[in-house]
Formats: sequence, C-alpha cells, structure tokens
Amino acid sequence: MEAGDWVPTSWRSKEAAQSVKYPDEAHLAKVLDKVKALPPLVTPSEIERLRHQLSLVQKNEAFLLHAGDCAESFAACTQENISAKVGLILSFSLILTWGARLPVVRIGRIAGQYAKPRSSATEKIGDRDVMIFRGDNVNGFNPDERTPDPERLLSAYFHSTATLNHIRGLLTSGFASLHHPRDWSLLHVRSPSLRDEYEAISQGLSDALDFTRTIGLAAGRETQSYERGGGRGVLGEADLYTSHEGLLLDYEEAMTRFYPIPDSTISRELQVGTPAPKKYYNTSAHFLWVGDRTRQLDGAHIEYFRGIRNPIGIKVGPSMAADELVRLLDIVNPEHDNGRVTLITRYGINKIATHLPVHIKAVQESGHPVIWVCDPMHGNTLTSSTGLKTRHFGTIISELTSCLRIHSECGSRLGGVSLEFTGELNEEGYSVTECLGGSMELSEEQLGLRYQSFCDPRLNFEQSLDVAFLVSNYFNNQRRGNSHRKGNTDVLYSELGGNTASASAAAA
Ligand SMILES: O=C[C@H](O)[C@H](O)COP(=O)(O)O
Ligand SMILES: C=C(OP(=O)(O)O)C(=O)O
Ligand SMILES: [Mn+2]
Repeated sequence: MEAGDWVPTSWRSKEAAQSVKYPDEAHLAKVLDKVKALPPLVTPSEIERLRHQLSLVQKNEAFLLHAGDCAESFAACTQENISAKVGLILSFSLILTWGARLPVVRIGRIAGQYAKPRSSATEKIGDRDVMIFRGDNVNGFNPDERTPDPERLLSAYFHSTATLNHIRGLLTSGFASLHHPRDWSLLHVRSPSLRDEYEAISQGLSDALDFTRTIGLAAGRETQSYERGGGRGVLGEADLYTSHEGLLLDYEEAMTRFYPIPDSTISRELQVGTPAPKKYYNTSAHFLWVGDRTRQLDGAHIEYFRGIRNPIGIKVGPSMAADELVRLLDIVNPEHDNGRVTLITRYGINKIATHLPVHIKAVQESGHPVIWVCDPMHGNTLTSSTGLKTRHFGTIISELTSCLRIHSECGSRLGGVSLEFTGELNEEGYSVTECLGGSMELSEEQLGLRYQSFCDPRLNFEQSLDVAFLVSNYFNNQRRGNSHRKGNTDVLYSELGGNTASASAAAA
C-alpha cells in the first residue's frame, strides 16, 4: 500500500505480534468508540515542535534524554510520584547541559507508558498457570485479575490525562525554576574519590547557577517569584514531551486524528497559498516507539507507525540484520525527513561491539538521517540470586561508554540516552532498590528492601544522577580536549564499576 492510501486501520490486515485477546470483542469495540470521542492529549503543534527539536539533536545541536518507568501503574499516579519523576528528568538534564553545553530535549516515558510486551504469555504462580501481567491498561498485577479487561484502556486514557495535567501544571508554575533544584546531597556516595569528583562537578554547576541568577538580578529580571508575576526561571520554559511504546494498536488507532499541519510548519515547508495538508497525528503522546519484539517489516506495528506524523523511535537489538534495518527505515521514512526517526539501540554489553558498528555503517551508506540513542538497560537484565529481575550498574555504564566510543570510532555521534529510572521515594524518603551497584553500592541483599517495579528494574534517584554525572563529565572532557580522561581512565567510570569482571559476568 502506498503512503497516500494509509489509514489508521491499515494495520488490521497484518499480523500483530504481542497482541491481546479480549474475551468480549463487543465490549472492546464500545470502549474504543468512547476513546475515539475523547479529546486529544497532545496537539499537532507540540508534535511538530518536538520533530523540530529532534532535527536539532540529529545535527548535534542538542542531546536527547528519553527516560522514565518501564511500566507506569495506575496506583503510582500520585502528585508525589509524578513530581519526583519530573524532578529527576529536570535534574538529569541540567547536569548534562552543564557538561555538554548543549540543550537537552526531554522525553519522558510517562503519561501513557502502561502496555508491556513480554517474553512469555503465561507464568506459574503457586500451582496456577496464569496469563502474564501485560501492563495496567491490559490486565491486573494481582494474579486474580489477569484476564484482559477493555475498561482498562479507558482508565489508561484518564490516568494519562491526570499525569499530563499535573506535568503541565508543574512546568507552568515554576517547578523547573533554577531557584529550587532538588537537593543533590552526596551522602550516599561511598567512595571518597568519587565524592570528590562529584563535589567538583556540582560546585561548578552551582557556581554557574548563582552567576546566572546574579546576572538576572542585575538585568532587572528574575527579581519576583513566579506567583508575584516574575518569570519561571531559566528552565521555566522547559519542555517535557511524553512517550510510550505503541504496542496496543486498537488504542493507538483510536487516538489517531486527521489534522492540518500547523501554519507555522507549512510556511517552512510549502509555498504560501497552498492549502494546509492534513496528516494523521497520534494524539496520545508526542513520541511513540516500536519495541524490539514488534518491529517485523511486514507486521502490523510497522504498518501503523509508517503512517503517523509523530517522530518515532525504533528499538534495535542484536536480532536486527543490517539490511533489515535499512529496509525498515525505507518504510517508515521514505522522504528522509530530519527528526523523524530515532534508533534506540539495546544490545547488551556482550553484543554491542559485534552489532553497533555494522548497523552504523549500513545506515551511513543508506543516507538515512537518524538519531542514535543508547538504551543500556534492556540488553543487560539478569535474575539475581533472590529471583528478582535486576541490572548491574557497572554493566549499564559499560554499554553506555562502549556506545559512545564506537560511535566516535565510526565517525558517528551518540545523540541521546534512553533509561528506565524513577525518582520516586517511599514514605520514609528512601529510593527504590531495583538495580545493583552505583555510587551507593547497592547489594543483592538490599534488592528486596524497596523493589517496586512491576516489570523491569529501574535506576533510582541516586543511580540516575551517577549516570548523569558520568555522561556530563564525558562531554565536558571531550569539549576541553582532555582525551586522556576519556573511557577507562576516567575516575567516575572506574569508581562506578564500569567494565568490572563482575559486571561482564552478570550480563553473560
Ligand atoms: O520492558 C521490556 C519488556 O517488556 C521486558 O523486558 C520483558 O520482560 P520479561 O522478559 O520478563 O517478559
Ligand atoms: C519493552 C522495552 O524494550 P525493548 O522493546 O527494547 O525490549 C522497553 O523499553 O520497556
Ligand atoms: Mn523495560
């Protein structure tokens, strides 16, 4: 089917991997009619703005941070959790901007990241075989609620709406202001030399913020709080875009709307006087990605993704052949639009060196414009001795630093990172304990203390800032030409356990 013949239902003639079978199809149809009638969550203007910002990432003029939960849950949709997540995304991007001196485009895995693809269809709980948990918009985590219920799609719409409303409220009320960044106390950092490095970086950053405020004061700006009519702070106009895996195509189709491209975009792209062309926008999120398990060239997901105007991500794992990757790009981006495709690579520490250089070369030769992003999480999952799914911090940063190095060796550039992290705290103010290691040196015995993820293990607040300091420091050294400090000789890298024997063994 040619691009012009595409409609939001086109995917229905193809096979959808990881599809969900509902016991009552009529009930599903009724819910989808309701979703179709509900207002969009995001607008074409916002989607176009993100496309533009991603085109800057592609030109090395910005860096992309894609991060958030593996699976959001309805129960975690609270003021505290949402603020903690947004706060972490803002802190992370501030640290990165400091080191790289580049604006950071922030895309949260938030306000709709519910559906999960799984390795097995069922699991054994006690002596029962039950359907696996597929995310809060499909079935319940409670073993007695595993039958897919279409009402959950509606509930997902409203939880996404509540989440997004709170994010918009936070960002337009000075939450991103530099006047109150979240406290980055370094008490959790065990190693003295690592703490010294962190202190040097955060001191430099806080001096820069003080200077910015002083300049603002001298210029007569920033004297008033936001509530008294002042600006929102240097980060006050912060954009935070939403994203999720476009897995449940019934829902994505229902949220796909036919709208004219906003005027300002047309004037850049078309002759004046031409009627505004209409495009299909997925209005459930600004950015959608297709997962590593659902990216078959002739499958339903790629058929759906090729027709939407949103910028899209494609997960690229070790099972992707180089020519398959290029054919995939031909399908989803035949016009070679800038900012349209982000390739999110997730090979695992033991496989990245075999696959990434081959993929980079194939894409370079094809002439396709892409943004390369490293997801150092999904190829590095393991089961701890206590049976909990976990990831070792050392393995995560090993894949990330290998990725940075390989891109630079191949004449390419890493444009961003994709992380599963959360800033959420329990009632006593402690972070989750899902990934091992990091500057807090989280041990296997501690994993069970506050393990809250319903799917994959996330970096907690402290471990996420470790990654932010590490990447920021890498770019800072690169900017200054301190090549001797790159890679393995970097104190941050060695202290944080990169390339350790235990980390490699864990990922084997
Ligand atoms: O988030 C990614 C996948 O849904 C997840 O890694 C699958 O986990 P599983 O192997 O436990 O099914
Ligand atoms: C399902 C995910 O990843 P992947 O498709 O890369 O396994 C994810 O990002 O949560
Ligand atoms: Mn995941």
